[in-house]
Amino acid sequence: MTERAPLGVAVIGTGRMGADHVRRIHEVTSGARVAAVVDVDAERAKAVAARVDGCTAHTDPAAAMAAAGVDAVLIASPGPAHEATLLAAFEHDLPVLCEKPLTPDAASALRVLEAEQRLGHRRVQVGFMRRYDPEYAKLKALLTTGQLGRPLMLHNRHRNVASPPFFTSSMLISDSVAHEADATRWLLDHEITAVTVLRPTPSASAPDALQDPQFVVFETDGGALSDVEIFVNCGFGYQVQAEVVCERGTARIGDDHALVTNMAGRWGGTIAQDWTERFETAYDQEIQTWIDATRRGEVTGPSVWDGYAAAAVCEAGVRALQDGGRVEVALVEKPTLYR
Ligand SMILES: NC(=O)C1=CN([C@@H]2O[C@H](COP(=O)(O)OP(=O)(O)OC[C@H]3O[C@@H](n4cnc5c(N)ncnc54)[C@H](O)[C@@H]3O)[C@@H](O)[C@H]2O)C=CC1
Ligand SMILES: O=C1[C@@H](O)[C@H](O)[C@@H](O)[C@H](O)[C@H]1O
Repeated sequence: MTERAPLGVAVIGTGRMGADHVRRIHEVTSGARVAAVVDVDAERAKAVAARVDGCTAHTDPAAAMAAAGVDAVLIASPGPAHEATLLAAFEHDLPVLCEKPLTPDAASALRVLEAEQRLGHRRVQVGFMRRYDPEYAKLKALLTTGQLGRPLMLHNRHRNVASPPFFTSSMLISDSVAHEADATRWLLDHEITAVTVLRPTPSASAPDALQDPQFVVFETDGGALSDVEIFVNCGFGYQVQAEVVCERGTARIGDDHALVTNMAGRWGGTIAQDWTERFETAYDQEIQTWIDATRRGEVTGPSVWDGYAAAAVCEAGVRALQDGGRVEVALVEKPTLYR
């Protein structure tokens, strides 16, 4: 690839997120083109490829990685398929943006961590897009100044309108709270050391047998507590809010997305209905940053270590949900590559 040539990206998985990232790379961001798409559903891959001139459609990720014009990989298949695709990308030594979760459990995430270390250089950015959201970025910048003093507590709310039919009680943690596992580690610059999950009586709107909502408490190695209300059938909207309580003040995000109207004797606002709407700017920023860094030959953003740590926290959370009580998070020593 010459310095000016656009980055040729193979998008693996052309479902909801993958198709949206194809659109984003094709229409919104600059410096890259979608060279290939892959889906186990051949018709879906073909339909998405047809939206981009010169884009080829495949059913096998390895074939796409070997195709002419492919310089990098964006993984948007379901979490359990990520490990095999990441390891194939390492074999081709290709840069990767991997949607969250890195993998669904700590053991598979550790295998990816070990494989990247064998390569000897970072290749992967994990899709924890909240780090690119303007509100989260402002909160992080404020905390970094130290003006508010030491963070003591972080309160998070994560609400989805409705869960898909395949959603299980464990997925509230492994699929949804995975974002707060990363946001807590990143905002506070602490590792999470233990997880407790409390279970209110499920909402009447939750599908049968789904423990929804849940109240998750993280303890950190910096002595802070971070709690997460996860409620995936709240019915009214998509809401992600966070408030950090520090020694000398507090800071809150997630309230200013409303369009507030005064009309016909009433006032009120609108609430986003899903993540593609609430985090649109974050996804745009995430992908543009990845393209720019990759073209410079760099890897920035959430690392495989971050993906592994979040997977270990979620695994402890799922155990805490199933067995009750407090479950400690066991992490391997942080390798030099990620320090
Ligand atoms: N950052 C965020 O806010 C969000 C991230 N995600 C993540 O994005 C990823 C994809 O999620 P969705 O698009 O919602 O799922 P989806 O089910 O809509 O799409 C997944 C696609 O991958 C295909 N697929 C399955 N196995 C494959 C394989 N081995 N190789 C290639 N294609 C394969 C499926 O046929 C399907 O078309 C997941 O990791 C999910 O956790 C999802 C929603 C929001
Ligand atoms: O990543 C996401 C989904 O996979 C997850 O299921 C939702 O709960 C999150 O809000 C969304 O950002």
